[in-house]
Amino acid sequence: MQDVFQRRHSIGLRQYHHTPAAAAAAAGVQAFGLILPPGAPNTSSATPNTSTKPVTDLPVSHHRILNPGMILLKNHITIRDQVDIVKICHTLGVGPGGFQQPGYSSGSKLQLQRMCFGRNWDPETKYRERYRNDGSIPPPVPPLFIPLVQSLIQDAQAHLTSANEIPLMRPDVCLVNFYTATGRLGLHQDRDERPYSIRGGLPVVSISIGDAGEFLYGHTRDEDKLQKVVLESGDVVIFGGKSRLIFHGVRGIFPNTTPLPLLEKIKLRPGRLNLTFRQF
Ligand SMILES: O=C(O)CCC(=O)C(=O)O
Ligand SMILES: [Fe+2]
Repeated sequence: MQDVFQRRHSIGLRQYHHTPAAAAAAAGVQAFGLILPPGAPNTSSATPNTSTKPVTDLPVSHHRILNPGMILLKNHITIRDQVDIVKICHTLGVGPGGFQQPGYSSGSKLQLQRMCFGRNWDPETKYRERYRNDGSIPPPVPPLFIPLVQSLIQDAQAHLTSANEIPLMRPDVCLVNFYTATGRLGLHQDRDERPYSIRGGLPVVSISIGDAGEFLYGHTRDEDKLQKVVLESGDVVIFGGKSRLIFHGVRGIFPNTTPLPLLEKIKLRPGRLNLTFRQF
């Protein structure tokens, strides 16, 4: 694995102290921690509901242009930074405004756990409601993530003919998703940010950690015409410019594909963590 990112800066954890899970419990929400207590099983027996085999043995970083304005930075986040990201998301995830399973008033639920940074996003009220249903306000985007995301955009720009294809942005909103072995996310566009962000093609920056997932994307709702790519731990996908409104979704998770070097450092719950940063 290349250490490009880590050399530039490492995320660090100094200001993240543990928030007791009791805070979430007191608010009536079952705390969902990413880091399992010692002794808890961290493998899953689920069968994947995906069609592509994960590629788990690509040792070096590389990039792939997926579409105009859309790039995959493969194996780009070092294990050390992945560990730090998990720790920060765990700490915030068990506190007020932490992980919850989002749902509709009809009672149907998204097949994932989610927490928001910067602004609450709800499947029905989008970004309009300030408060989450536990009465909390989402924590801001952790300041340490801002230079990380900006350096990822700059890394992407270095592979493009023109930096305008994926403009720089300052993330002030992030959706943090966790998919267990049966998790998925239907095809959608990320289109609820302000017109300035959408029309300006300010990119969505997506970081994946843990189990691999099958990611579908394309400029069509027609599932048969979509392209797919397996996203593994440390992969970054950035879509902005002409791809800002690309349809995308997660068809399924490949259980037990979290890289061993990550599991040796942290007891990550079985599943896939994904963070999508945006500028509202
Ligand atoms: O999990 C992913 O890779 C995508 C997440 C996503 O598209 C979203 O939260 O809007
Ligand atoms: Fe999305």
